[in-house]
Amino acid sequence: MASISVLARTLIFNHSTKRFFSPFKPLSSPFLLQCATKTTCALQQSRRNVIEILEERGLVESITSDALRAACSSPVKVYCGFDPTAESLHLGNLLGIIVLSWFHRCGHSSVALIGGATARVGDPSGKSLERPELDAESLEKNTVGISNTIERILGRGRNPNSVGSDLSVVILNNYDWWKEFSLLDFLKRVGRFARVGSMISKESVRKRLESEEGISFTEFTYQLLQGYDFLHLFQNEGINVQIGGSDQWGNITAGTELIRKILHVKDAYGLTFPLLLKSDGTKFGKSEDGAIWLSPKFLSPYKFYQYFFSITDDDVIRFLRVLTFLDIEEIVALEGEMTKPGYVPNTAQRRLAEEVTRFVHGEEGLAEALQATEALRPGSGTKLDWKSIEGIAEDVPSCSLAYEEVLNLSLVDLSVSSGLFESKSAARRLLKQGGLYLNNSRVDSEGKRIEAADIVDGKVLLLSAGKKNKVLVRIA
Ligand SMILES: Nc1ncnc2c1ncn2[C@@H]1O[C@H](COP(=O)(O)OP(=O)(O)OP(=O)(O)O)[C@@H](O)[C@H]1O
Repeated sequence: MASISVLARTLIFNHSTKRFFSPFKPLSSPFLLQCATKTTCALQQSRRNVIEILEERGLVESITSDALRAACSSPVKVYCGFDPTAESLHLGNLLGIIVLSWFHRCGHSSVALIGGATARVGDPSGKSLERPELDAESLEKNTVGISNTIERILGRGRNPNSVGSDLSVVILNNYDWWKEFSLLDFLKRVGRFARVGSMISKESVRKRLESEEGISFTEFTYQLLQGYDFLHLFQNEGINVQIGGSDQWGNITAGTELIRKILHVKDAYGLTFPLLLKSDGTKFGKSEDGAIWLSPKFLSPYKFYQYFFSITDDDVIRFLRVLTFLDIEEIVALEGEMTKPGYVPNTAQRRLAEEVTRFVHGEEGLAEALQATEALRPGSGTKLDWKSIEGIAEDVPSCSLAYEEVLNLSLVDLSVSSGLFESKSAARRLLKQGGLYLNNSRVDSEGKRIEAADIVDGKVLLLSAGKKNKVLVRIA
């Protein structure tokens, strides 16, 4: 068990020093100089009130008090929590990371909290059933995975030679303060101040109480754990703002209520942002099929890029506002372009895909995605390699054939036995029209037979009928 907290501490001290715990320092000038050259000028942004920016982009659902606006005219410390219930974060979680980043860009300090303790309890918010218990090994693996992702995304662009003040994020783990908290201490220090009436009225609890299954005492207490986290962070780290998706409202206000009752102060604030929904109204999450994972281990940068590239025209502007840091004027201009004659289809989608992929996977990830996109474009003539083909392997139908079966087989026969065409005549027809590709190169000769050199890295061939239909032939 101890290893989780050790790991979180290691992450903190790897890129911060004890100076992190000293009072907030404004961003150092190297940061401002570095960012002044970027599209979204950090210097300009840092002068604006972060709440105003978030509202303009549709990233504010509710705030606990209007006084938060005035509070944000001086540096604040903000945190967002993530329970390690999967090895990777997903697109829905990216909103929390983006809001943390906006705070940082505006001169505030950001903290990502890994819920090593809360994941053992299970947040009932938005869940119709009790969450399954996670074993220690999975929790540890998930903690490492999520911490790495946050560190990779928010740690990028930081000046590697400086310590403390220009960190874009610090990662903490709530298991550090919960692991030694006894039940008696909890009842005395927290439970005594929590009103059951208020706890029951939270939407997450009310909904579950109305359900057939009800809610366990364990999940019922979740809001107090998250509430106490806020109090602990307020007292010990000077964190005065908590953010989360709108499903976190009850847990966040549990924190501000506890702080008010126990510490008798009102200057702790909460902010929620709207949940990112698909066009069918369902939430992006890890529980849904086909989650958009942020870790390249679960979704390649190529597929991540392609997801945004394929967003519908109806959704693209909304996504540009919430998922990118592009100037709002640029987004409005793009929206205007979309309705004009001469607009090149997918221009807005390309911009969205580039910006989000760069933020999540860095310049190298974006370069990898663009390279694979180009390489896998039929007719590009780019020499294919195994890595690019791997990037699309899951999205493309495939079949396995023995090397001896494939070698010397006519391309027309192979396109039928691989399932690309139903008949040889259909294959021949497209070939004559110039629409049949082997490894992205157009094939003109009906007599073309497969040679050893056509088998990419001795493992695979890619057949394409036109731009969209592809089949992977794997060598068994
Ligand atoms: N679709 C979404 N849009 C915006 N925020 C989201 C979305 N999904 C999750 N979040 C936010 O991410 C943070 C972490 O949430 P959490 O760990 O519960 O993720 P989750 O995917 O919703 O979990 P689960 O799928 O198990 O319900 C919370 O602040 C939550 O509100």
